[in-house]
Amino acid sequence: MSRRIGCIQIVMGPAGSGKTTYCQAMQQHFPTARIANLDPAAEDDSLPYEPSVDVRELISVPEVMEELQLGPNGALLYCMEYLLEHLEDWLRDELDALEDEEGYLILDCPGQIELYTHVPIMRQILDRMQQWGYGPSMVAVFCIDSAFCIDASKFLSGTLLSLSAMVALELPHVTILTKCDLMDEREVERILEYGSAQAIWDREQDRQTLLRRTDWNYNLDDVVVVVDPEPNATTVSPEEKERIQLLEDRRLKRERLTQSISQVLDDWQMVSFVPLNIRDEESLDHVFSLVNHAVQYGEDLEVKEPPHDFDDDDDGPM
Ligand SMILES: Nc1nc2c(ncn2[C@@H]2O[C@H](COP(=O)(O)OP(=O)(O)OP(=O)(O)O)[C@@H](O)[C@H]2O)c(=O)[nH]1
Repeated sequence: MSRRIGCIQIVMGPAGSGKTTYCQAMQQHFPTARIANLDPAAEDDSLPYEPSVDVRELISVPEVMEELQLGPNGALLYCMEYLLEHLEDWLRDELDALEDEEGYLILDCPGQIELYTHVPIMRQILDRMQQWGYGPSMVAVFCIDSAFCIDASKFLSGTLLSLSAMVALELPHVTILTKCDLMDEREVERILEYGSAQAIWDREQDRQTLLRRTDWNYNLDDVVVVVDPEPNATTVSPEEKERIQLLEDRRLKRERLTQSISQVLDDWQMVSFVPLNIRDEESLDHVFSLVNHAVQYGEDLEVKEPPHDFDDDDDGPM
């Protein structure tokens, strides 16, 4: 089946995770690629690339904030809903103008995670693009800042973020560990060694970090034991005993929950991280090949060996 556009990367990820920088780096690596900016909040001078499609020509956050007296989040939601209302008479025309079955398009999307989860606006936009016939070319690229994964608890939450977008969008999905040029190579290797959530759980030190980090309300060390004033009769008041028991029950529940999440992530093998160092051509090429491979873009493109030794768990989009 012929494609309307050869490959469409949908670049997502939390605010500041490096989406825009990734889009620019991809375009530099593959100069015929065009970029569409779908972030109405992008500031005028903040885009390091020349967009071929720019949602800000339709509507932008600063103008909505000024005209409707909304805050930045409300204005962004308003803009995205406005975009939804104008998919047929704006986005469709813009994409049709780029139509080229060999062509390459990168969508730079907003970072607010709620647009992918409980206000599923991105899902609606992408569904419509599928109806227009772009489905076979679409691959989700989820960017996570490598500094966001440097310890076990962050690794787990980064994995869950990527997973929630994957489940919400139901597209071929590649998770990129961005800003690896800012990390010591050993640190990147350590993140990739985590590879499996269960492996983290199995390592005593990481398990302790996880449990401590999820201990959001209280700390067992803070529990005060009441000492009976009567000599030689150290007791805990019934209220304190009840409280300590409650804390212990919660701790055990939390421990079981964290372990179950780790187990599910591993059993399903849904998320694996691909490191990207934008200053390294080989690294860019590796990511480019993997993303293309997810939608079989370029028949003669082969997935290349990654430039470093940390390839055990990053060898395929899910
Ligand atoms: N050294 C380095 N800096 C990066 C990299 N990626 C992003 N940055 C920096 O991180 C900051 C945020 O990057 P952006 O590309 O704007 O991130 P974003 O996800 O598009 O941000 P939002 O549009 O606000 O959601 C900028 O200061 C970038 O210069 C990278 O790979 N290496």
